[in-house]
Amino acid sequence: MIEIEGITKRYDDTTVVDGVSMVIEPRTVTVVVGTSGSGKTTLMRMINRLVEPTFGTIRIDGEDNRSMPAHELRRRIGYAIQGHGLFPHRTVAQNIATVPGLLGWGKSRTAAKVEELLALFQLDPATFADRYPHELSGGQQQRVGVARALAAEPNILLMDEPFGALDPIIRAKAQDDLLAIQKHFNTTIVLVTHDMNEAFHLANKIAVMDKGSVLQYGPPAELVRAPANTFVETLIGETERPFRLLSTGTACAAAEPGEAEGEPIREDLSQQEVLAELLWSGRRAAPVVSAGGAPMGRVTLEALVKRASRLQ
Ligand SMILES: Nc1ncnc2c1ncn2[C@@H]1O[C@H](COP(=O)(O)OP(=O)(O)OP(=O)(O)O)[C@@H](O)[C@H]1O
Repeated sequence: MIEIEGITKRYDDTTVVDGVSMVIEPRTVTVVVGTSGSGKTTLMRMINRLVEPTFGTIRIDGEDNRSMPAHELRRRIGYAIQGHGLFPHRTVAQNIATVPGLLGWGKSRTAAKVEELLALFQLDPATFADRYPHELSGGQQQRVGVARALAAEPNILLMDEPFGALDPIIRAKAQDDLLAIQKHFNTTIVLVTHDMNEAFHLANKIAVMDKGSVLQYGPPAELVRAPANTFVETLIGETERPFRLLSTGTACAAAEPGEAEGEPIREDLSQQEVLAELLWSGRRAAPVVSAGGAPMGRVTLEALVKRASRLQ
């Protein structure tokens, strides 16, 4: 758990983060969104003390984050940034092994971890371990950047626009990989993004920042149904609201007993994807199946219309 209490950062007379308090639950994904210059990166960097606060306290699992030297704290917290920040003169394997090396892990433990992460990120170790960053595509570099941040098995992973530079297809894949990895390692993730679709796709909770303050912090559906003010409302987008609500639920949650014609849809699709599929295939309902193909009832257009409404 990360407890942020009355945290403020000033540069001379300018307050860039202003008395922010929030609690980030373990094993969740918290996404920080907001206008450019609103203090998102500064807030996040105070968690691993790349920036020292002017006032306030941050506790990690009950312990003040100033109770240990900053460099030790940073080895315990993964950090991945846009442009990935890989060391250009080190191979992929050496990049991933950076923090385990600093922590004095043995050779075989480190090598096993590097292999595991490369496999997890679908980078064949035989092909990629000995390559240098410039021999990889942008998407591959980005995956190595996240793998490196996860190498020492941190409980916490901070990510600053990690997918910003990726094309939409690789980006969607990277987001899904991240969710799978988060479940695999039970990591607590704090991620900064400008992309509201990304925020709704990834977040258990979203924090909206403006001018150094957190205006609202809550589950995505709550931000849509009960925005704290017009700023939050505008950021979510009036015409997007019903679709954003649907993007927070799965086909499984909208399924009801009964049958339907045509190609089945998987239970883990978002309700927004199901709506798109129903509209595109001209159906009023579709059968739902589990990942293993077992029937799980159906989802109807009518049920989705209800779920997309603020009256729900
Ligand atoms: N070292 C610094 N010295 C002075 N001002 C700074 C420093 N670092 C950041 N700032 C200012 O603090 C404000 C918040 O910056 P921050 O990078 O946290 O915003 P952000 O919300 O992450 O922005 P963006 O979305 O554009 O990345 C900005 O106005 C920035 O110019």
